[in-house]
Amino acid sequence: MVQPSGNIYIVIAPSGAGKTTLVSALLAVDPAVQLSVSYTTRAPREGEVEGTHYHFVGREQFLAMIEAGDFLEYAEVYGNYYGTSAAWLREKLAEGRDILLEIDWQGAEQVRRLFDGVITIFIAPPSINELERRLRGRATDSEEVIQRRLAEARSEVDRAALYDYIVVNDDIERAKQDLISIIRAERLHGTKQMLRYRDALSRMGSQG
Ligand SMILES: Nc1nc2c(ncn2[C@@H]2O[C@H](COP(=O)(O)OP(=O)(O)O)[C@@H](O)[C@H]2O)c(=O)[nH]1
Ligand SMILES: Nc1ncnc2c1ncn2[C@@H]1O[C@H](COP(=O)(O)OP(=O)(O)O)[C@@H](O)[C@H]1O
Repeated sequence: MVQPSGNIYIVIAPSGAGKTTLVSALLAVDPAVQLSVSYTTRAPREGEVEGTHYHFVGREQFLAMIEAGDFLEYAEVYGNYYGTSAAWLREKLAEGRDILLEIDWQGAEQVRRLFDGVITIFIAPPSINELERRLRGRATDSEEVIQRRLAEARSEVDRAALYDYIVVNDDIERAKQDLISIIRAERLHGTKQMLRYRDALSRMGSQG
């Protein structure tokens, strides 16, 4: 019996490009996708819930977790640590689940080195000016943080060609459909389906 194997999707986006909005829309229509909840040393924003948006931990605890080898990958982003739980990912992979990671480009590079066939999706803002409007509209960051995020966004957009898919988040409804379509198309990928359903397909063939 062939163990069903899921895909690993990584969504990468400059801060404010709409990653959280788009991923929430995807999860609402596609509950089969399991979202990894990262650990972070960043303080919770208003409305963020422990265990849902992040596992919020202190710097000491995060460093101890690095030492203990608890992270599949981790990175420092805008002065805070962020990391993906290795144990969670191992468990979901063993169950054959589709896994989605919302991590930065440094984390994406680490995960790509660890697994074959990782699918990377870049969410691009329509322009840097629009990104600035959205960051200000969200009103969660100080001016200094906004400027740092805009500078970082410029270099992230320069790296966009490294990824498998690019979703430009101009019209929100179209961008949601684009993301949903990518996940569906990857599930229908011929080679992967052959591996997933090898036994069933060979039985169908021999009954010919
Ligand atoms: N490497 C890595 N990056 C992460 C992880 N979790 C979140 N990030 C990234 O850290 C950055 C900042 O995230 P956050 O503080 O929530 O602000 P956001 O820009 O509004 O998403 C984003 O680029 C996230 O994708 C993680 O577990 N590992
Ligand atoms: N296509 C869009 N058009 C206009 N505003 C958007 C669009 N997508 C997201 N937003 C808004 O932009 C802000 C940043 O989106 P968010 O999903 O928090 O980004 P990220 O998770 O990438 O930092 C939010 O206030 C969100 O409502």
